[in-house]
Amino acid sequence: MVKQLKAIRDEVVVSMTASTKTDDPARAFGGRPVVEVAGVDKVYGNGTVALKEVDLTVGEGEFVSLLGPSGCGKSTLLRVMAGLGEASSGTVKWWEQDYQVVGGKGRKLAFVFQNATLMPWARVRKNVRLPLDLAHEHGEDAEARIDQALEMVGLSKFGNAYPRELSGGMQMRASIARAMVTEPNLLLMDEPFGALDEMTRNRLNDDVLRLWKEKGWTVVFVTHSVYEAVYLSNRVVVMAARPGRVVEDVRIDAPYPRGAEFRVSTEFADYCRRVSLALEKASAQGEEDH
Ligand SMILES: Nc1ncnc2c1ncn2[C@@H]1O[C@H](COP(=O)(O)OP(=O)(O)OP(=O)(O)O)[C@@H](O)[C@H]1O
Repeated sequence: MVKQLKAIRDEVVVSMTASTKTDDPARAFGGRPVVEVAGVDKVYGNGTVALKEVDLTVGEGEFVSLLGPSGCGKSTLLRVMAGLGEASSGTVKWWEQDYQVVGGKGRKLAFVFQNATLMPWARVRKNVRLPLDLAHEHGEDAEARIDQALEMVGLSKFGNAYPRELSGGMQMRASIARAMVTEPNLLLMDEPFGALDEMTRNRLNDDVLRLWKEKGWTVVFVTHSVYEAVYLSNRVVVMAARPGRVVEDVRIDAPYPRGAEFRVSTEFADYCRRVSLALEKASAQGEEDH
């Protein structure tokens, strides 16, 4: 229970706020850097080198996916970007500043885990309210934000339900609503739809893209799926394992909004092929280096 509460708390909100080279893909998308990882290594206590010299800049308004073989450090990198796990060396900046000095309006971050990590004993509305309770935000404004978040994820009618009464997809929606009430600018999602069936996953992909556009989020999204990464992202960052590192940064230049037509287009197939090849290469590199 303590572990579960910790996971919920970790996810809920890390409220805070966070190289400007011209050939940087983040720059090309137009926004200023929201999170900048430079020369980051991460060595766990047991000696596992989870990340080695990782450089990654995500610009404002980008949708970046992290893709790579199991164990290549995607979650570790995301947690470092969330300030949930410290880098062993290198630097991380949020909105061009340190973790400590960021926070407040225009500089908030929220994290969504693979499992919805809802409190099973609390109704959906109470779950969604949790970050506001933790921030001691009450009153009409808070209630309005909860209403809006529930509406945006299509759960207006389920505020009084318990998580066990919802499908897996609806539970993920509740988890996204909980991240939304904090009005984040940077949303970090760790394989949020990995456990869902394809139809539900596709639908949630569309929901996230819609919200990304409406809310002006910057998103970093971990996935194992080439298709999901290509469908959602303007950049797919491919990582290799042992040690975890970035090996390719593929720009997906297809215009938004993307929908069913994009999924069946040759353009989509071409990007998927390209990313699959990069992934194969990354997997082979991990094996060789081991
Ligand atoms: N708390 C920890 N202590 C020690 N080693 C860890 C810890 N967390 C992760 N690792 C190791 O660090 C490496 C990277 O793990 P991480 O979970 O970041 O990879 P991943 O790419 O997200 O994997 P997956 O795709 O399977 O979720 C792995 O070898 C993993 O076993």
